[in-house]
Amino acid sequence: MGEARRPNLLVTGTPGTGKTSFSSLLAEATGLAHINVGDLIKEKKLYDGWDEILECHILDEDLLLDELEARMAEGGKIVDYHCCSFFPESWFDAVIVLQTNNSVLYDRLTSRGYSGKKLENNLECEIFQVLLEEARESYSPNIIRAMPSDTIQDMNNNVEIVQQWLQARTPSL
Ligand SMILES: Nc1ncnc2c1ncn2[C@@H]1O[C@H](COP(=O)(O)OP(=O)(O)OP(=O)(O)O)[C@@H](O)[C@H]1O
Repeated sequence: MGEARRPNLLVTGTPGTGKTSFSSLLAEATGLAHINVGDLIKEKKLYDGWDEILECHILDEDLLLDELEARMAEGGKIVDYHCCSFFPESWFDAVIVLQTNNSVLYDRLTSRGYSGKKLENNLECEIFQVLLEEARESYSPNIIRAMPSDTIQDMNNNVEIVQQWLQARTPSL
């Protein structure tokens, strides 16, 4: 076998669905590298201003893509981010959309201190399956997989499912 690039995965979903928890567990289980895009944006200050209504920095997408490009070309990355439409389609071999029941998500977000418009926006984002829609508009349907993320058991199952998929795809892993 040649030196095939290890697969790149995108893990997306509404804030609070468990992307970071799942991605770090998956990274541990597989040896793939977890890239927490939110942290990378902060660390490298890839901003283009502050959004007063959503109470968050405005991302400079071009700076982020430049920052990620070489790493994605290496392969073997788990990219964890709550947005998925602006990444090049060719970067990813699989797109995982985590989904959480609304009352579970409500509890997670309020215990994180979210309230008002920010809480409302995130809950609506989940109810209307915005990230799943966004993924479907941006990637081929056969690489997209929606996975439940209500419980720790769900998270462990999801890690196992993805690990099996990786092993079937790259038996040397
Ligand atoms: N499958 C799960 N079952 C139970 N609790 C979970 C699960 N996934 C995550 N959590 C908990 O929910 C909270 C949010 O998880 P996490 O930070 O991983 O979400 P996220 O989607 O990465 O959020 P953000 O987009 O804001 O970074 C954490 O307290 C985490 O411990």
